[in-house]
Amino acid sequence: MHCTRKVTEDIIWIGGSDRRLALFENIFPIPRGVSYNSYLLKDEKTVLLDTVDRSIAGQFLENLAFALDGRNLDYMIVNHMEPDHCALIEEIVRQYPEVKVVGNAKTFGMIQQFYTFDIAERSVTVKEGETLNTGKHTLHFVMAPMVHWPEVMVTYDETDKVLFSADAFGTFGALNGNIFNDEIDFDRDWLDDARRYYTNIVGKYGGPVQTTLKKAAGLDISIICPLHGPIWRSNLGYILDKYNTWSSYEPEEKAVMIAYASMYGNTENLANIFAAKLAEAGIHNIAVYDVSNTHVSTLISEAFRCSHIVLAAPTYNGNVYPVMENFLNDMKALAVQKRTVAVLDNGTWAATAGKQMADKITEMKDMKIIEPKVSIKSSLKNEQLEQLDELVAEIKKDF
Ligand SMILES: Cc1cc2nc3c(=O)[nH]c(=O)nc-3n(C[C@H](O)[C@H](O)[C@H](O)COP(=O)(O)O)c2cc1C
Repeated sequence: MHCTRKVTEDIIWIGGSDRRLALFENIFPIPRGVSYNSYLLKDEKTVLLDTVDRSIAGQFLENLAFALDGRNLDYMIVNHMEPDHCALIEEIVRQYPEVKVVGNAKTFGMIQQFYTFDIAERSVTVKEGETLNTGKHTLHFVMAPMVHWPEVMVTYDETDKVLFSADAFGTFGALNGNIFNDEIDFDRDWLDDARRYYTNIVGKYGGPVQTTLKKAAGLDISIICPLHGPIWRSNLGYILDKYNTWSSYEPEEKAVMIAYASMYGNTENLANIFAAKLAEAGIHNIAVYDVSNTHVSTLISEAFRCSHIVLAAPTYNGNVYPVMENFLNDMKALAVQKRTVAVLDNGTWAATAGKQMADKITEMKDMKIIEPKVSIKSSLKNEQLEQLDELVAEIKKDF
């Protein structure tokens, strides 16, 4: 049975949600599931905007047939060639053999890599700024390379002022009947997932996202239709502002993230005492994480949110404790920058983790390491409390 919703008089949401998948991209836990959005524009011509993941193929094909209501499918626009959106394009060509496929030169290269059907006879290649008229609607194509993949483009419907934004403005989380931002409490229920999605999936590509935001600023947009998560039809400034902050790597909040690693509890104790001292100094936006028990995608998301990051880790066979090292490598890979960082370490015979963590941080852009670097020997002793107070005072200056 179909399950669709109207977005505008002529645009229908024909996507669906997967609540069974444990790991998105086989990496990221998605306890709230994920939606794969797809849209059908019904004008003099009919236009499908992206397909969905194979996992919801049955629902999607039924939705499409219902939405078409006996009409043929004239065009399929491929904004993004990642398989969670393009998995069904070959099936669409099989079921609607007259369909023309709209994409850019890179799209068609990827279609040939992923599939074997003959694309040449049905391809419509578009470039930046080109348009497709479908009757009442004019669709305007805007290239958005590296807003995840190199072939990504977004499609703007000049008539309904709708931006089909590909992965941009997407989020983890299944849609629960309510598919519009004004039907949910996004800030309360979705923001953490949206941030975790953006920072881990697109976080590395802040520059291309900024370029696309500048292009989008030149369009009169009333509705944003992303490929994952809720559709934005009010308060667009909220999500545009979040994207601007994240893609420029500015901290979203004045907050302290304490990420600690610990085997036997001594570094954990150091981190807890440090958090309590921050609180006593009047700093209340503090989040403490055990890196061994927190998925690295959440740590990354928090690193993008918080202005200050405190790293505390033991030395492990002459290196940084491996789970902390993994977090630091991910921070670098995802271009975390512009943060104030404090480093605490622990070692029983030769503590090297502090220096190694500081060296890694120095490899990242615009990171400020504050002093003193506190190094404990096995466990925290009274004599070192003063050093912690100095570090707290340094952080307090920024609050
Ligand atoms: C497998 C292993 C390797 C370690 N390697 C080092 C090391 O290279 N240098 C050092 O000073 N301490 C080393 N330690 C000691 C720990 O860093 C130290 O005991 C620390 O206090 C543990 O902190 P925790 O109580 O938070 O787990 C090692 C400990 C373990 C279990």
